[in-house]
Amino acid sequence: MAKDPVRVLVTGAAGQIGYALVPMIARGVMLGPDQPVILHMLDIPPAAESLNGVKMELVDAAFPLLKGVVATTDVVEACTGVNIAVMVGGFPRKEGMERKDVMSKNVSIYKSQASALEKHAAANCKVLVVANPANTNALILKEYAPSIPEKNISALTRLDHNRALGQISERLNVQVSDVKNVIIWGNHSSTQYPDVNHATVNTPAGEKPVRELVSDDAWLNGEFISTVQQRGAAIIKARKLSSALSAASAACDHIRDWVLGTPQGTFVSMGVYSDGSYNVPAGLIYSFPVTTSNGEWKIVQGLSIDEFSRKKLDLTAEELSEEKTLAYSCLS
Ligand SMILES: NC(=O)c1ccc[n+]([C@@H]2O[C@H](COP(=O)([O-])OP(=O)(O)OC[C@H]3O[C@@H](n4cnc5c(N)ncnc54)[C@H](O)[C@@H]3O)[C@@H](O)[C@H]2O)c1
Ligand SMILES: O=C(O)C[C@H](O)C(=O)O
Repeated sequence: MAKDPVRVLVTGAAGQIGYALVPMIARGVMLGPDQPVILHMLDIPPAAESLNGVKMELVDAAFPLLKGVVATTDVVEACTGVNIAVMVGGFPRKEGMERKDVMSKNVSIYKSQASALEKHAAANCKVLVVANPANTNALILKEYAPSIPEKNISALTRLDHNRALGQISERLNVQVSDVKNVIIWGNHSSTQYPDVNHATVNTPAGEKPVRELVSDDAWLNGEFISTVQQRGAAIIKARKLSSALSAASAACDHIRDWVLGTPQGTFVSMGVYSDGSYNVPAGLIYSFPVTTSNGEWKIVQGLSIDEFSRKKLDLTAEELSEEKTLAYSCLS
């Protein structure tokens, strides 16, 4: 029997991530090749015509899984009945800007959209915040939508996770699909900590630790970390636009794993509400290693944290606490 369609909201759908993301969703990349979808696309009035153009292209693409399109500038209409909300709407960083610079523009959007989601989304709607500052926007959304369970609100750090996998695969000249269990700790910003201490590579001789195979701690503790931390800025410098296809693909990976589960023995990185695990202050949206099953994520517990890592976990937590304070000052 055919499945009932799932309603997926994409805010900022007329933007560049939106343009890459909606066809992925309509093709089943996010929820699977047998899952029909109804797309809800929201943008602001100046982008209404362009949003309508995206809707026309979705019709023209004749996606078999796409059972309907709602394209609107009305936030209530956009949020009504949605099962999954991918929050991309906002202003991107331009060359030379730090993520903090986009804070004041974006947090107020998340405050107002929180209420619309809380009132009008389907029960148990899963929310992914992509727009920067992603962790702090997600926190504001959580705090202004108190009836949405905190387990249903997340921020995208899967792009950073995938970037880390990509760097290791290039360095070792192995398939990216053979590398797993890198971790992104903390903020989706240049203080994030890409950690390979628990990462492995599937080799013909079995699973081997990344650290052993790379055998160059100076690179792993230096250039590797800064390359992943600065990758967003490097893309902006090269394209004069921020990452879009990789961000859209990561958003699909994030939701797919959340809904359909992570493979046995594999963990992924998600920005989720801290419960104090690994001595990360509770009450921040912080990226942790997680496993997922039955539509729920769980922070991987018991991983060893050496002194080098500890400092990095704390540094990015400090930045998130500062961002939280700054966000509240922008809102008041
Ligand atoms: N977390 C991540 O890994 C990651 C990766 C890449 C980009 N980003 C962030 O994602 C966001 C979107 O990036 P983009 O390149 O698509 O930007 P973009 O400017 O191309 O698109 C953003 C869209 O949001 C719309 N928008 C603005 N305010 C809105 C509102 N109140 N409601 C609905 N829509 C609204 C704009 O009209 C625009 O169409 C940026 O904040 C960017 O920094 C995050
Ligand atoms: O870095 C940015 O501002 C864009 C995005 O967050 C990214 O990581 O590519």
